[in-house]
Amino acid sequence: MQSLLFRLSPLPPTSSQLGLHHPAGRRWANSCAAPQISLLACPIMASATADRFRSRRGEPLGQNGECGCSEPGKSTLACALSRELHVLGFLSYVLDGDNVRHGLNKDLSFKAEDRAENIRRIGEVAKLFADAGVICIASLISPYRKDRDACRAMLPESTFIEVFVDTPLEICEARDAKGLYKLARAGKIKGFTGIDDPYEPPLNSECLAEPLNPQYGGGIISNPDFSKGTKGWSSFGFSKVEDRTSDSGNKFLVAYSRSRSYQSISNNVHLEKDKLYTFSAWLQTSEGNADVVVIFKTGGKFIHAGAVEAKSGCWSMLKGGLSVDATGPAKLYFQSNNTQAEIWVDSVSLQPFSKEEWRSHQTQTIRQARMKLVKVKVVDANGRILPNATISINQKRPHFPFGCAIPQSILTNTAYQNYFTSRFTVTTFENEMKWYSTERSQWNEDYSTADAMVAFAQQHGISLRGHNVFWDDPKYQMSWVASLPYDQLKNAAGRRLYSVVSRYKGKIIGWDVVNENLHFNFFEQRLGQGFSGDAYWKALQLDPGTLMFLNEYNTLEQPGDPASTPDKYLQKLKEIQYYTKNWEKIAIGLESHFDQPNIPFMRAALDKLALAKVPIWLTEVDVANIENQAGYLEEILREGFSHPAVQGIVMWAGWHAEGCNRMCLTDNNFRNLPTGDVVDKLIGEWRSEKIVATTDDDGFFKAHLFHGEHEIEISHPSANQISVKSLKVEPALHHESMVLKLD
Ligand SMILES: Nc1ncnc2c1ncn2[C@@H]1O[C@H](COP(=O)(O)OS(=O)(=O)O)[C@@H](OP(=O)(O)O)[C@H]1O
Ligand SMILES: Nc1ncnc2c1ncn2[C@@H]1O[C@H](COP(=O)(O)OP(=O)(O)O)[C@@H](O)[C@H]1O
Repeated sequence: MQSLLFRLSPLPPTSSQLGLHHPAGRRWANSCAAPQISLLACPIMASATADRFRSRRGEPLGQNGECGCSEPGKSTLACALSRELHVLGFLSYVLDGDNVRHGLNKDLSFKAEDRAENIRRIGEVAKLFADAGVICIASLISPYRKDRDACRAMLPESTFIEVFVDTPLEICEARDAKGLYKLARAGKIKGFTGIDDPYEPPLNSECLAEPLNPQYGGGIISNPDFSKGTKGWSSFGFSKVEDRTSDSGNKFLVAYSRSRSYQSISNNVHLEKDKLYTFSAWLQTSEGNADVVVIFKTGGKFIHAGAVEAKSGCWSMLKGGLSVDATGPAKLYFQSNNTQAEIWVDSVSLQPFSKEEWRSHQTQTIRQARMKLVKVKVVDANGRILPNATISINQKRPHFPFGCAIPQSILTNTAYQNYFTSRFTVTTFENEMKWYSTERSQWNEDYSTADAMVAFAQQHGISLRGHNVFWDDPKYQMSWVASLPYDQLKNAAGRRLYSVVSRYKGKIIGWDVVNENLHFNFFEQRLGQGFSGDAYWKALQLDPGTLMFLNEYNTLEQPGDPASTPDKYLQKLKEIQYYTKNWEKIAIGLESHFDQPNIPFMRAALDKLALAKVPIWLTEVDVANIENQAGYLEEILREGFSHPAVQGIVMWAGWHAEGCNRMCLTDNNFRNLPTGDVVDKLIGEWRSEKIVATTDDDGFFKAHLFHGEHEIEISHPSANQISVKSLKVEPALHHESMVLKLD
């Protein structure tokens, strides 16, 4: 993917700034090569500091995207670009949302579904222009990512360039040439983008012409924005270091003439044992792309605190964090295996939080994301309010799916069954659905164990994650699979997918479709790059109601693993979304096999992944059998549960008489180990305690309840019976109010 960007200046951008030259130096001679350009404009509330343009080109599976609000300068830029293209001899045409809405789209409003239709029609028109060999510049707000992505999917691969005109809302509002912001602020226009209707920035919006200011003013980093040149910073690994200044006057630091991965810049900091540190920095390379990791060297340890794929031409944000076992000095530096590239650094921040501050943030988000204020009004059989009625609320079942994997041993061990079913509401089978379990030899399918386990789960009302349709790791392929030639492997894989997904249709809440396809590529290598996308598409055709998960390790566990950084994960997710043309049902599975967890990094990674706005699950949580295993498990589960984007947690602690995988919750008599105690403590914390109270003078009673199923008993001195009602508290609305009749 090429990434281009340029600052808005009084002069229109040239076509070379836009990267519109044909790669071979020729002009577009036929329709296939004509790129479609959508100009998007939007204020990034609060975060943007200057007018910026950002363009993206040649996304792996091609499509059209747009963004923005009114007034940032889309039309101005579109016209300038069109003029420039004409001068250079290209045919182009501007489709401006504002104009098209007077003709072709005059029947459309600004409701979400009409905006989607507006963008779809303009995308179709752009496609026709592409057929005619004309560059189409679509200047639209297109505020929703989904609509932009759908449009991108419509167009031939790599012919779509998305330009994000990132002008702060204050500036758009100050311009207000049409007076619409004023009307929107006065409530006379409803659903105005940026005021009372959202704008969803592009997912890779971190790549900016200029970096944002350091978060938290840099925290404990001195000279975090290099406004004082190299002061406080030094070279690491004998790298050459100098400060440079951008055209707009922004100072940054550069490590150049690098010959070793670790040669970069460094800063000395003092880290405290009981603190959690969030880290961020903006990075750029002089050429190409480079995976850059930030490392803290302290007490002989090298702690990886986060990674990002830095690009040339724009700044990318690295977001991570760390905590340390011992108080003491540390040296932070950056590392990249791409030694050809200079590493450019700006806006560095390291902000400490106490454990109490961290926990209080979790408590706050749990209250917002997992609980609801429920207001109950009690009336008598004639509808008259009943003050002083006694209400007792008892939570019967939690809404948040929390569970654990099981192996087939559960089928024959009653003590295990009792232990499991009294605690958990969701499960995954360790191996029993995997291809190597259901078809050990070709053509001999045997689902008897998996079927029995499905029946067990259903009998106890336990939801089931399907694990997995395919596993991309070559070492887990059966020898008969590995030895099949192309055609036969293709057929066998097709049969496998059909067989297992259709067999359990409607019984599975989510499938891990191509497990670990960020780290491995057995099927892609043998059957072609489109394998994963195709598998997800087919799985969705067979079971459209089920979430189809990517499932990957190290995204939360290992900040230094470049294969599965949050950015790489989002890129893969996007590929699958484009391929399947489905933006709701492709979900994020994070295996979460931890050693000592890095909780601040975990939060930073979840924040990043949450931008995709799809369900995120922690799918296989465990902690290595190390000192403080239970304590680490508690930290991980708390962080997962308190993150609003996480929609379910499954642990990987299936019980085996001969010993568990990496983590057990109980001994062989199903008595809790310290890990099991943590689990029970949290299950208790994550559900509402029994509440008994009386209604006030107006017959009202209010309570903050966890999402889930509750039973309410109501009684009143004037009646001698007790009414029992059920109440489902669900996440959708912020408040719930209901009237209960004592009858
Ligand atoms: N509710 C509301 N929200 C946003 N914009 C509004 C609204 N009502 C009218 N307008 C004017 O319509 C222009 C945007 O039209 P688009 O077709 O680009 O919008 S969208 O892509 O369908 O969201 C946009 O013009 P531009 O300023 O040229 O972008 C607005 O002036
Ligand atoms: N770079 C710029 N600096 C200052 N004003 C600008 C710039 N670009 C556009 N404008 C002005 O802002 C207003 C809105 O620009 P326009 O291109 O119509 O925005 P949009 O199409 O995104 O709503 C116009 O008055 C235009 O002259």
